Amino acid sequence: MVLTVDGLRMRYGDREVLHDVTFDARPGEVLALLGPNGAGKSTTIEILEGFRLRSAGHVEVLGVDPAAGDERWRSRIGIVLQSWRDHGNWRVGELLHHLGSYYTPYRRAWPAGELLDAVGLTPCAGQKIKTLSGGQRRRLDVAIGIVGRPDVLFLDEPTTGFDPEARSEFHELVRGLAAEQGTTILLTTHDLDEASKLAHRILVLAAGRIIAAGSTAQLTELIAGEDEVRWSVDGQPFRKATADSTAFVRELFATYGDAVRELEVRRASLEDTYLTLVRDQVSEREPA
Ligand SMILES: Nc1ncnc2c1ncn2[C@@H]1O[C@H](COP(=O)(O)OP(=O)(O)OP(=O)(O)O)[C@@H](O)[C@H]1O
Repeated sequence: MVLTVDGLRMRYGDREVLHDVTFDARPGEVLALLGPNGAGKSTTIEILEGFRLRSAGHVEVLGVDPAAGDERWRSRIGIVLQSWRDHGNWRVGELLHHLGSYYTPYRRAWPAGELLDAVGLTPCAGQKIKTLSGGQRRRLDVAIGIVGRPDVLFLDEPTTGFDPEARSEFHELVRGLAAEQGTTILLTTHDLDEASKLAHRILVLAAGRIIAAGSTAQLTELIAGEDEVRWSVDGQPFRKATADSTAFVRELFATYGDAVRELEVRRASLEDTYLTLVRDQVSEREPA
């Protein structure tokens, strides 16, 4: 396993924000840690990056406890933080070339030109960082994260501020890293759509607990909600939530025949059921 997390707990003061978080990741797997604000996503990823000391539990990244990782271990890990600052006067291509040189003792870094191409920043190579747009800046963040050709890449909310086109290009880049370079990727997101497009496996984190995990198809099956059927009879509207809309509609026609009008069946989307699941979990844990 590339990542092993078993019984992870985190406490800030007397507040426990992670309760018994357990998961693992295989080489080349893309995992999405999906959850609402405050669920504990950043805390989890920061513990795995070695930036935060956990309160309890067992954690290994590439077979090493992140709290004790040395330089060689760190050279195998790529990190894209939620926000990153560096000198605005540095030029994009030069910065990547320079950062790549830090990896020389350990591994062959990505040549700046190829890397710029991979993240779609070739036209900006000679530009100063302060002149980049928000989306270009985020692509540079990703380039900085992967310059050392990491075996594991951590991405904390990587597509915040991206327009739809940049987002879709970024998704292609991430999929390519996993498929072609065998990079294991753990990303955090609020966005179910992003998680289902990108990840082989989604871990739903709410109020510090993993409340569901699986591929998009498995999650859909696991947390499939009820369909909504709407219709009217003699101008009066009706609405019914049902797990078996086909049987319900058959019954409806058997009873009312042609008097059934304005029939509409809406399947519960994964988004609907995800939101219900998270809402239930959060309200259960909150003091009244
Ligand atoms: N340094 C800290 N000291 C105290 N509490 C903290 C600290 N960092 C985070 N928390 C609390 O821990 C909980 C989890 O925060 P975390 O940032 O991990 O959530 P998140 O899922 O990444 O949220 P977001 O999507 O908003 O980034 C929150 O309730 C937050 O207020």
